[in-house]
Amino acid sequence: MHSDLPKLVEKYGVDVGKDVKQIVDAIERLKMELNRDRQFLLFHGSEPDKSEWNAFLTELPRPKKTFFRACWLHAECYLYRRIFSFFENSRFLHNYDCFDHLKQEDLMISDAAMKVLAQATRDLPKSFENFSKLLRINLWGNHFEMQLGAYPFGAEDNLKDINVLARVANIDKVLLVNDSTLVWNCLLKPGQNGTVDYICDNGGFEFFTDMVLLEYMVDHNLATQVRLHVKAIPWYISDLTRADVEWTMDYLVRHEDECLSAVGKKWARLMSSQKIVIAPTSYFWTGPQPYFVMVESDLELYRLLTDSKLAIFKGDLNYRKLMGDYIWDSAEEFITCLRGFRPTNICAMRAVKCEVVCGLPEGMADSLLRSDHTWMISGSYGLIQYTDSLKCSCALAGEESSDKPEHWGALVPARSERSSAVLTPLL
Ligand SMILES: O=P(O)(O)OC[C@H]1O[C@](O)(CO)[C@@H](O)[C@@H]1O
Repeated sequence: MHSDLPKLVEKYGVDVGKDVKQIVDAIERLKMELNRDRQFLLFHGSEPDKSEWNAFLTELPRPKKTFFRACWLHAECYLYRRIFSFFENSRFLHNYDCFDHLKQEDLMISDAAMKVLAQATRDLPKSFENFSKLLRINLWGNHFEMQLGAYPFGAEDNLKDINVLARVANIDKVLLVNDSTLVWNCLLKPGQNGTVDYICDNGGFEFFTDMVLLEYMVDHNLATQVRLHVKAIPWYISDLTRADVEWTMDYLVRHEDECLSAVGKKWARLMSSQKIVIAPTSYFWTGPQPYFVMVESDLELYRLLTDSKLAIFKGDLNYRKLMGDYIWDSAEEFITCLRGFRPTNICAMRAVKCEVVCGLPEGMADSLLRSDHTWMISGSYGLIQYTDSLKCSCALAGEESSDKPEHWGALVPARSERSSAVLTPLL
């Protein structure tokens, strides 16, 4: 903020200096509260979601209301919520995202990887193989998150070949569960509504990989429309907001590289023609609650999701909230851990960064631990998990039916691949 001050003064006048001082002081106080394990405070300013947050904080049992005693998810969400409240309650800086330059730098240092991805994915034919590669590229985009997007590419790389993408995303790293075929079959199922909800995670390079996948889905009628769910406020440093989406489009459209600029223009068109839209803002995504309470907590959002054929939840934080942040038995079924949260068919894609996991073959977690004690936090292992909202396995590939639409021919045998061997990640 101090380094931004001259720019801020230019924009708002010298009085903005008072805002900056107050915010920096408030952050210092917050650090002190954290260091001394103080009780969480209620919100009293102009935060639009303050009544939900205050109700949540009030209901927390007293011993679970301080930074070190609360569960990690609550403490972390509360921390980011407090940080933004300092801006919201300032005179000039209520829209200021103090993390935006990090997200922007992450995209800018990923130019080489973006160029390769862009070139290799133009006019990619519709096939399960290509779709599955894009899913994995997208998944590993979650591993790299911030500041790691710079990949070296040699002149010998054929940038038009999708296999070069293995270099970008290291797609052969260990996928512990791969339900890609179930996701593909879900997208091919006929139905009146072909909308897909995409619950985004990080901005920067990860969002670029999201868009490559989503573009492929709308181009090939795997989705008639995609709704992006972004964060209402700056969140967990790198999470995507509406302003980040706009900045990314603008950056790409103006890019000096012809291919990237064409990609930016195409994505801007997909957005203006409503093929890809930003869903209405919901503060539920920046609340502390697990997703199984969504139906009580944000019925409107829940209803919106019921209207789509698939909701894809990206990243570790979304996964934790899907699981209620419980340490489940790692062999427990995905659908069980959702605890009744089934607005629609659900896919979770995530690099494993914390101890919350389910759906693994019996014994796998133990053998992973023996071979790599960091497996749950390194982000080097991934999951693509899927469940039908009704868990109905009816009418998938191989079944006889006289009235199958033509494109059902493209269905692939439904299976969930679970790694049987414990492999060492390639990183
Ligand atoms: O960007 P992602 O994949 O949601 O990761 C965020 C996660 O990473 C951590 O910061 C570290 O594991 C968690 O707090 C959080 O759940």
